[in-house]
Amino acid sequence: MARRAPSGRAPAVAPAPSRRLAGRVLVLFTLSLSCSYLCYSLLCCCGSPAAPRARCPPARAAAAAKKLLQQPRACGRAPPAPPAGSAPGPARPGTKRLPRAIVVGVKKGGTRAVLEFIRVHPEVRALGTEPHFFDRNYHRGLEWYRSLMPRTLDSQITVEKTPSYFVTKEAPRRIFNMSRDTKLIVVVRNPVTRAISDYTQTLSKKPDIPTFEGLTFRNRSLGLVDTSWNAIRIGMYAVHLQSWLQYFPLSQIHFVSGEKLITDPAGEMGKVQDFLGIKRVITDKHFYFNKTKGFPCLKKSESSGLPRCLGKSKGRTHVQIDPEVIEQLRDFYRPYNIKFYETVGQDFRWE
Ligand SMILES: Nc1ncnc2c1ncn2[C@@H]1O[C@H](COP(=O)(O)OS(=O)(=O)O)[C@@H](OP(=O)(O)O)[C@H]1O
Repeated sequence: MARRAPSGRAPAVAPAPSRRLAGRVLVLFTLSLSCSYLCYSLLCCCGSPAAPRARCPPARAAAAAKKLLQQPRACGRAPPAPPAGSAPGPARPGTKRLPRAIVVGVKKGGTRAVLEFIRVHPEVRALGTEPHFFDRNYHRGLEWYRSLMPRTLDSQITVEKTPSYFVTKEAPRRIFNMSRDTKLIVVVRNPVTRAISDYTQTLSKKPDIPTFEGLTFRNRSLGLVDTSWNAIRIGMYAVHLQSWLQYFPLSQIHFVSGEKLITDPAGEMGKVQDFLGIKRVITDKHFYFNKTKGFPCLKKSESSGLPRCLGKSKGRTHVQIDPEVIEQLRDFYRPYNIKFYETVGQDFRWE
């Protein structure tokens, strides 16, 4: 006989099997609610904090989902610094390696042209942006530097370019400490033209700066050049080269003529390929002269396979400079140039 409660009413607690069932239903309901909320948050909110809390349109949800797949990151936290130059996309084969060759300078020498031309070679993979590791970002460590690099196969060479390395005192030692076998490429150009190019670039960003003449001299009538002005200092190639020669033999440094790079890109790139120990694949066939640009351009770029000239910041019309100032600067640079030719055993004919 079933026992009744003392009051005579049905027992206050339900029998055990139905209690378990109710519990399970509740847990399942809570779980499905949490899942829906999680999916909603991931698709609509994580990608953009400003996203409205309304339902996501399907296209937007799909785009957000795609973005999430490409750039996994935690909600509410700042994204990690994107590896410069590496586009998101399907994983490429190979390994991220530290560069075996670096275009270390010089600013406005033609470094972008060398990088864009050499990366057409199937045995070369280049970092598109300037990582500035050995000057500004050294504190981030070699693993950070490596993470920026494109993936390479065993047979391929990783290359990067940062023109400011050439005038960075610590750069030779730091590169040597990374690998004493690093091959160095320096694109040099008539230091007077280089200075004007440098100034033209700065002026395009800061139109209020003093005149070129004003910045060049400490005392114009005495012909005293201001060697503390970067645009002037960078062109004293012989001085900067000494720091590199304390760590690297001359045979490990290749000098590209910025002038010949324009008149004979295939010839200069042929020598770069020899220096890197790779087959001469980049030849005359890779270039055409673009009359509008006024420079040689690639018939097929590495990225798109389409004809490509360098951007607007390459090949600007230079600021007109008083010919007398140019003459004074030629005189100033002459001894440095001569010393430089003697040291590298190459005459760049900047007279
Ligand atoms: N093929 C081709 N197309 C365009 N420009 C070319 C090319 N080859 C060399 N150059 C010269 O490269 C100069 C810019 O040098 P950099 O690339 O080293 O500049 S930067 O330091 O990276 O800003 C740039 O200097 P400016 O002419 O003074 O702008 C060019 O003269």
